[in-house]
Amino acid sequence: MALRCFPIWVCPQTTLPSPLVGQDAKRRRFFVTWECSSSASVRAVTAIEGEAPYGRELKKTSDEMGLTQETKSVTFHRDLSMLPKPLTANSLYSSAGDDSKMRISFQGIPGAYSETAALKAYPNCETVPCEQFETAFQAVELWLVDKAVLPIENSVGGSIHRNYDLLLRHRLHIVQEVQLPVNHCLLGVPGVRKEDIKCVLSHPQALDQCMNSLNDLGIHRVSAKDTATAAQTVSSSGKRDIGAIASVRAANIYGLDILAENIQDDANNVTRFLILAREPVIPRTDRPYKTSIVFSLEEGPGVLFKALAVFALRSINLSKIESRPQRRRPLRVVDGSNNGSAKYFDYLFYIDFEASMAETSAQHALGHLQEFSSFIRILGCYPMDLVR
Ligand SMILES: O=C(O)C(=O)C[C@]1(C(=O)O)C=C[C@@H](O)C=C1
Repeated sequence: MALRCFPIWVCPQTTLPSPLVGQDAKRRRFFVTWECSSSASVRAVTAIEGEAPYGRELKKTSDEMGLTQETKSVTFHRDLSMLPKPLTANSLYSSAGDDSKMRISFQGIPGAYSETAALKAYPNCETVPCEQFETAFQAVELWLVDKAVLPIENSVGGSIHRNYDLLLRHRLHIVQEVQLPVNHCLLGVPGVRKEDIKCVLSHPQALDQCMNSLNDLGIHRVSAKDTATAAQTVSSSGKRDIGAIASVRAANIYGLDILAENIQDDANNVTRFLILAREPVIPRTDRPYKTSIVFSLEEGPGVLFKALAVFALRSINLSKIESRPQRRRPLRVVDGSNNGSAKYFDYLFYIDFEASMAETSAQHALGHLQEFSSFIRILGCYPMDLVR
């Protein structure tokens, strides 16, 4: 058979490889159904890998598709089972609040706190592990998942700065916050005692949150990508002198013994996670809402004071302020005769305030802030999570 070129319509695969790594997120697998009318009419499904965004065409040759000499004609079908079904009157009611079809990406492997946060928000969701935070964001952008979960700050360790930068780099919206009490455990392979542990693996934030306990035990610390990966590493090493700091859930998943519970320095150790989606939620006023914004300020004395005053003047409570350098914009400040120097410390300010964008006071505050800011973006307006 002569080499022929076929256009293929790219559809998402129903199951994802896990964990989803950066390259896999770009390299999509898709299905194509074809019929050949030789002696008998045969219908086959072929899975082919390629790199083309969903909804676009990708060219494949007959060889690449594994078509044989006998193949007389080929008909491509879009796999209709993958298209969304029209809603029925019944499904409108039965699917309200049903999160079993929800797919949420998180950084880490099963048993990480980020996964627990996703399950707290959507108990029946399918969690999709990702190697990097960046991949968790891309998975939402590429429609591979519905939402992503991201740790943003901890009551002991403070802000997770890199994740603030990601919020700005990507165009996702914060649709929910989840406050998760984090009770760290010291885990070891079955049968070991706490005294046997000489070295402990965990996420750097988790190690920080347990600093005093680890100092008391005189244990050496080693960083891991996330707490669950630390547990998995200890489990597969089988070593009796290495422990992990992770959750009870991670202990169960990776078959480790819990040698000590609640070893964090502060009994009230809470991590705040954000849930991100492609579409924002419509702000309401029927319950307490929080709004997250990022902005930069014009040059001048007292501008930060003025920026904060727009909220104070309207009795709007600020729950968080964070500043991050504007990496892409070292500013050159010049006078009338073009003399000046580069200004490397130009900052972006991230603020969370306790009001909904549906309230006029919040709208006026942002209108006022615009008067002296060079850039403002609303990252999301979402219901507040009051820790239970
Ligand atoms: O390693 C994990 O399990 C995570 O989900 C990450 C993470 C973090 O980045 O802060 C989340 C919660 C805990 O504070 C410790 C670690």
